[in-house]
Amino acid sequence: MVLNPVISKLANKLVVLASASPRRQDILRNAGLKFEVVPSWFKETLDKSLFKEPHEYAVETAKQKALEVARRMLLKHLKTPDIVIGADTIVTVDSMILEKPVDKNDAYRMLSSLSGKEHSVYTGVAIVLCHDNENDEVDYQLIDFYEETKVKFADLSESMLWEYINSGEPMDKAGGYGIQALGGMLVEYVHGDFLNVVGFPLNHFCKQLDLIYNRSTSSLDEKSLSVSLSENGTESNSLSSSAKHNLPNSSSQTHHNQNTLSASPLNKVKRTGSDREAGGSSQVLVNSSSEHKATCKTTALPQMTNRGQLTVHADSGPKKEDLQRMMELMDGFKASKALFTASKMCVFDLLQSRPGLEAEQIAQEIKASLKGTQCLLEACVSLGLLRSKEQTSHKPMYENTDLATRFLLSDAPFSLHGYIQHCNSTVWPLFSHLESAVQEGTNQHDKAFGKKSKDMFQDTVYYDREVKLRFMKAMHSIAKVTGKAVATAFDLSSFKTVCDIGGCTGAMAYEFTEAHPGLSVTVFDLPAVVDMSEHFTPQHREHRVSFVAGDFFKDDLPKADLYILARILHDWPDEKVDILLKRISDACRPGCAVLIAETMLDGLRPHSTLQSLNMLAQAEGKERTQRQYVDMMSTHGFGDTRFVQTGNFLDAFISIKL
Ligand SMILES: Cc1cn([C@@H]2O[C@H](COP(=O)(O)OP(=O)(O)OP(=O)(O)O)[C@@H](O)[C@H]2O)c(=O)[nH]c1=O
Repeated sequence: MVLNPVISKLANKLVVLASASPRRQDILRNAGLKFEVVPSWFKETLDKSLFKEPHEYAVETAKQKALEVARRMLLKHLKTPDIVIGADTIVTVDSMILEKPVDKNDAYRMLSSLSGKEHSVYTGVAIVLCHDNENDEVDYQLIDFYEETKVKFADLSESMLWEYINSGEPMDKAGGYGIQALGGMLVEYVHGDFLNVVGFPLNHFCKQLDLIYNRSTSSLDEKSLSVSLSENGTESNSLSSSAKHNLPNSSSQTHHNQNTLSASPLNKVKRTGSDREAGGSSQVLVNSSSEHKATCKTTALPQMTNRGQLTVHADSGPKKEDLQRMMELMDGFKASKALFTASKMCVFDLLQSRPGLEAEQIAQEIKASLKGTQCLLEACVSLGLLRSKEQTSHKPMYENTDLATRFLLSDAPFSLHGYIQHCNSTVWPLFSHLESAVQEGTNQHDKAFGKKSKDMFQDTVYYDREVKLRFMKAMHSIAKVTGKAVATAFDLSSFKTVCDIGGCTGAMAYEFTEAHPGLSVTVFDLPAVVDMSEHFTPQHREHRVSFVAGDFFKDDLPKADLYILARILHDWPDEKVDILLKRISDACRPGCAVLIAETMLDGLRPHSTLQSLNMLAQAEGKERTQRQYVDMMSTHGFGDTRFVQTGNFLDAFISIKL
């Protein structure tokens, strides 16, 4: 049922929500809107001091989120959405802008600053309308607005604050609270639109749609202003101004803006560097038609033809940024192999214990040629893994960068050493047969290692102690790096017993028990794995983790309230995923849940798409989209699904047995 007739205007359009926020998705889905979710990669790092008012910051961030997705869809997906919606929610108190807390202490800082006070919640919304123009290009119109809601918190005691923080709820929410859930208990009153606090001002949005689609169609048909994003003519991007609508008088809490990123001829755009990054940033001096002027980052939208081709001017040669991007892509495998080699030869461990060694000394220690070592060290410096310092002797000495110290030492808490060794010894040979993998649609263990993979893990990994240990170390390192983000993605306070299916060394399980004092976790994995799990038991941790050996396709699953499937489903084809989910569903009572941690294919981020190729070459599965997981889960009686893009390697997704 569609209550609001404007929502139905979008029924046959490709509507894209540029947001990973599950609350925004719920609000719009509940309103009857059909849309695709393409989370924005825009990093929320605009300089707040450049904005006179906090809502200007929220609106600008919303615009950048939406524009980044519009641009990416044209470039990568080669499809033109009709409308892209971006939003950004902030909380303001005592002239501070509060976004999502980075950790528990940050959440404490935020919540204690809100205690006993009234604060404002602003959600900035940007609507990007995409139109094909008569020159076979895409024009954009940008409409933005914001909504303010005032919220007053009760006085919060220390114990209440910490209990709330430890529930995990604050972590992905602006201001560190969720008014729609436990956070509602902290609230004395709300003045204004409640959904605006939750993350999306639905009422104001519908009013805007009404203006766009019902009242001002003629003004939208006005010829759009286009602006060249480069003054030297090397690139002509089309960014049209939005048409002028006659909007009703705003209430004190409801505000709209048009053309804040107007394409007025006064816009000055200077390209600065490559547009390869998510933001594809160009410096834009925004000459706004509304209250503020600000220098901010925006995305240069490419001019596309309807066939998805970039328009290239006849007289312009290849652009420097494009060539650089191509070079980076072609060199990608060399960079990976340089990293794998330096890691395998223990260069980073060596330089950690003896920083400042010269190439000759390093060559001796790693038992390698001087020439080869010099080349490898220089490559590592250029890749940001090592730093070199000139000495008076002109012989450089080397030390680890912070990146190497954090991730490349074999004993660092977030060491990726184990995973890198697996990439080097297993993934690399498999990828050298990628062409066959693509042609045949199957893994390449046979060609790469002479191993038939009838019983996949047994035949390709667990047949040999050394290979098994390497694989377990790889899984262990990834689980340690991703575990906390997955464990704290959702409020798990209603669960007591967890079963981590295929939980390998227990690294993820330990993160769950650490983050949730009330949980105990059973790791369920093959006997060959459980046999060796004690090698990975962490010291100095309270252990509420136990191990049960079994095959999750055959044996009884341990009873639990919550089942974790972290990097499991991507190993298997749909038929096998179906068997496993049916077995889990049979073991679940209503109210039990499944937490899936995978990299979701939505937004076609390179990490996810390449990981999908990896699954093709290495296993029997693939990565999947949120929608595919939602559909699979609902087939097995699960619903009320929430999704969190953790910003880590894995996204998380929880579904409740109905
Ligand atoms: C105050 C409040 C906020 N939120 C959530 O806080 C996030 C804000 O962050 P954002 O940067 O605007 O969005 P995001 O989650 O990072 O998603 P994206 O749009 O992809 O940037 C959004 O989720 C909102 O629902 C609640 O769920 N309840 C509340 O009471």
